[in-house]
Amino acid sequence: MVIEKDFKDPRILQLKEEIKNLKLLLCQKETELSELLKPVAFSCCHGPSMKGASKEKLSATEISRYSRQMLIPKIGVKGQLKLKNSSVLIVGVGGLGCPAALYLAAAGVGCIGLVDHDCVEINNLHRQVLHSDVFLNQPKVDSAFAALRRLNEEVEFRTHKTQLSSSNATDIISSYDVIVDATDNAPTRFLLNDVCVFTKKPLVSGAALQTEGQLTVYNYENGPCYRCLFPKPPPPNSVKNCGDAGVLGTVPGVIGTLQAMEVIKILTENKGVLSGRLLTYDGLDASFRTFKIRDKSKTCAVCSESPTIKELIDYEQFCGSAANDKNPSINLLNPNERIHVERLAELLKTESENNTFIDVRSPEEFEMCSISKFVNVPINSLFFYNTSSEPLFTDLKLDTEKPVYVICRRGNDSQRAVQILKDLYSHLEIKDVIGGLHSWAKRVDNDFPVY
Ligand SMILES: Nc1ncnc2c1ncn2[C@@H]1O[C@H](COP(=O)(O)OP(=O)(O)OP(=O)(O)O)[C@@H](O)[C@H]1O
Ligand SMILES: [Zn+2]
Repeated sequence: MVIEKDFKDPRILQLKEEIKNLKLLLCQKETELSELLKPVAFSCCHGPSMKGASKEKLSATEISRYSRQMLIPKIGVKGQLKLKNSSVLIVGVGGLGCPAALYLAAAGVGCIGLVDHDCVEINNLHRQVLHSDVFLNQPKVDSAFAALRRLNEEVEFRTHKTQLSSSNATDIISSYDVIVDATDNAPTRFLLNDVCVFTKKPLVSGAALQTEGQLTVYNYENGPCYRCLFPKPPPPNSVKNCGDAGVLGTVPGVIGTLQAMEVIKILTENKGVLSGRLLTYDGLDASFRTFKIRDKSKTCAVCSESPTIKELIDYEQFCGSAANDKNPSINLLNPNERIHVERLAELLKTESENNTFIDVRSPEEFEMCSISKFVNVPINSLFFYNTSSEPLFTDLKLDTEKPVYVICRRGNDSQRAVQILKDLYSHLEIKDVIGGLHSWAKRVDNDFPVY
């Protein structure tokens, strides 16, 4: 017989808290120790990152440590020394940045900078492999630093706990040799591109979503930059992110690791850098493809001979979207077309039979968690009905006289759905639930899963 443990037992909770604090203290002590062990001041990056170690030679320990990769003729002692004397900036310590940083630190890159403004969330842990439970709600750069330092104390790590923006990007980026774009939004991609063009740095760019990923290197040895390929930003909110579309952890694992590979090839001056080519990876199909992409554009706004953009601009304005807004909320409805979650709770308790409750999330999300009495009508199917003018409720056998309440994950799609439904069913009272299931979990049912 399996005896269920009571995970809310105060002794268990207290011990868990104590262990978490001890682990954090251990990290703090390890940081202090590594600072004391390496007392020589250094100024990142460009070479002097070895805290007093020789730049020209490898120590016996370094030879042992990196021997397996130094045995490769295209790396050798020369290549290892190049890595040791190099610096790499990883922008975004998420799904791509974690594996990229891990392999670059393991490979012995002399100085690694990490930029991220965000903190570790539980839904990061399935793919952001440097972070762990103990660092939940702690800055990602601190969590990554602790994990990387344990892996390789010889590397100098620099943490930039900030959002990269037009005002700080040039300062941060100019002291590194190669830049890794491991971010997830259009404004930051354009910013990184432009700053790399202006400061003449290669930009190793990756992306991963669901079960597919892609990779290329911009601004390398006269190759194209991001703007040569994408002169205009994508329509606002058209770029799907992992939080909405999902991602299998192994996919950014593959792409981030390939980003590290490109960095190593650039730093060791090896051939075959993925410039002017795009590599795509389809995880389900187990296929890699490499395509030639366009050459540097003669009319590129930043990298051509007569650029029209010569300094950093406001990239959020340019793209019409924010670089760090995880829950951008829209406001499409009048207050009388909306209810709060507390009112929804009352309706569900006392008048559930007299109302219709619709959840417009995808079937996958609905299966993960839902409020009882809600039926699933994914918003995509509403778009379909909207254009096909088929009656919506036939399959659902809903009583179309009853008021309808619409919910989604965060309260945006529910508003869009209300607008569509009102076009189709103008006689019905149709309202959305403000803040969606996130608000429900916060204000009504704290045990409801948040994702
Ligand atoms: N301008 C920026 N400056 C610093 N860090 C950035 C910037 N833009 C994005 N990032 C970081 O890049 C990382 C991208 O990671 P990832 O794509 O795995 O998604 P996430 O934001 O961590 O999670 P999810 O999309 O699932 O909510 C994030 O940690 C994010 O904070
Ligand atoms: Zn260009």
